Amino acid sequence: MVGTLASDYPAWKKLQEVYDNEHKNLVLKDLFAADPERFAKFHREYTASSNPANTILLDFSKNLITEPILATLLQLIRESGLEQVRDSMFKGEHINTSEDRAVLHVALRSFGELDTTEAGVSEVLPVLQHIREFSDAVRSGAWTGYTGKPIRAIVNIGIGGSDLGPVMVTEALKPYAKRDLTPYFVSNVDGTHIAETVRDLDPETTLFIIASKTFTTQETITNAESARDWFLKTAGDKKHVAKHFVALSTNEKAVTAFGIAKENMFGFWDWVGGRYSLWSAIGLSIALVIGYERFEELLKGARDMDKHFLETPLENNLPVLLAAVGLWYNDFYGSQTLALLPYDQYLHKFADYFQQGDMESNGKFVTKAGQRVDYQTGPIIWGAAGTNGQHSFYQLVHQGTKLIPADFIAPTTTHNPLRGSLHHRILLSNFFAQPEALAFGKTEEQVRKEVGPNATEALIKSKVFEGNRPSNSIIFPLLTPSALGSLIALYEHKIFTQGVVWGINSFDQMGVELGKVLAKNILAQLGKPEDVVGHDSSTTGLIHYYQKYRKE
Ligand SMILES: O=P(O)(O)OC[C@H]1O[C@H](O)[C@@H](O)[C@@H](O)[C@@H]1O
Repeated sequence: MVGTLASDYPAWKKLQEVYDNEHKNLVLKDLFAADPERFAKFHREYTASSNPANTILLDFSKNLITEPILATLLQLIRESGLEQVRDSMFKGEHINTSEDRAVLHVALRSFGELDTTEAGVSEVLPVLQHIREFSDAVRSGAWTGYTGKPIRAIVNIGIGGSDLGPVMVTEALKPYAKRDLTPYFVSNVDGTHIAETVRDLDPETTLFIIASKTFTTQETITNAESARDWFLKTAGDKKHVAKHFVALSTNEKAVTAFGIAKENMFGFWDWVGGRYSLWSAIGLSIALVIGYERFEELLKGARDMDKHFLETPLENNLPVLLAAVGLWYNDFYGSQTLALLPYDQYLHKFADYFQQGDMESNGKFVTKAGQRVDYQTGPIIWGAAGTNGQHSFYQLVHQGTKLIPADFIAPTTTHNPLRGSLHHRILLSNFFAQPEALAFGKTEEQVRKEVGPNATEALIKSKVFEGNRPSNSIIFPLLTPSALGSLIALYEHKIFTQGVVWGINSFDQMGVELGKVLAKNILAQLGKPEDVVGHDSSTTGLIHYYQKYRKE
């Protein structure tokens, strides 16, 4: 409820008590030994309502919870008013209070079924139709560049929410990609990014997609101007820009001022947050790469998870369950991070994507009512595709001093069944083994047996795995567009649920503003040392060093 700190809810106080009194006794090995039904009790299977082939199994039995603890976590979520706020979101009420906006990314994938009067929602289907026509034309070769050649490269220029979603999804759905249409993504304002990207591209067959909700983002506009310069160096005449530049934006005025024709603009609305925008026109590069029909399957997979989130009792609601166990570690065990560990190379950008998705949404210390929270909010999100992480940072996850909850994610079937799926069996044996090793570890007694009588005490100690390290396992049949849509929406709603409990606004991003303002001021002072005024000695010293050694 707005105006209530999470720590004031009765269930929060109860959880604190339970943690203080019981957490030392919450030992996974014992919990499993005591209850042969533990997996049965702590897993749920989701089936997408419009696609029975799209199922997801969430196994949360390897968490430091009991049935009463789970019930109390769900009670906390209930007391926070999750169900009411969720319903308000789906109705289009302005739950983004600081910006007085609706939060309706769910409308982008509802195919006209959402009951809301919010302006713009009725334009969702026409924009999808525009995406369909344009992507069909480019893919079929009907849309050509200024010399009549078909498009072979698309370069999405955008940053943050206008980059990370399309990057993650085009990587994840590569098996469905049109192989003679290659996507590139330019985000960083570092000139290296655009320079290295266009170096080997042919202006006659390259399409630039300028993706920016506001169309004022410094990085994106600077990169877009440089791309236009590069293109015009070959094309010459400005009229050719129309065939090679399209825009995805809410800001028509700025788009046309840039020189992009109105009919080549794909619109969206202020109720689409950047980090929730891959379902909107921002997904154009996805539709170009995998085709419009597949893009629609992605949206429908998300729509099915929306329905699940909306209609399923909290006890069986996947996003809510993920949120519940996450709250337990974040707010009572004091864990700082959550590792996202997909055992699927196609999902190698998944953690990067949800770094913005989660950290920009829930990295807030003030509630919607303006109070300073007295508890931890959003976790630090990080991770890498398995098995690479195992040979890098898992040492610390297994034997370090920090509690690192982790989500293991994998498909049962691979798109690349090399050598009779040998690779995939090896991959999945690791997907099964790592959570097992984390949970159950290896005792000193086991180590002693293995190393024999001559081993030193120090060696024995170094080989012990304490275990009791929690994780979720998420497994589904195949990484299809529909499965990916459901998986992304699962995490979106988990983030939403946690934000509601913490009482924060998950849909603004005030924290990105200050740095932008300071950089603008500094940019104007970079010319001469005497212009560098108004800073602390450290910032001044750094800028002076730059001015001394730079070469233009
Ligand atoms: O699409 P735009 O307007 O260029 O914004 C790009 C990004 O800018 C900022 O970092 C934030 O507001 C992000 O949420 C956003 O995704």
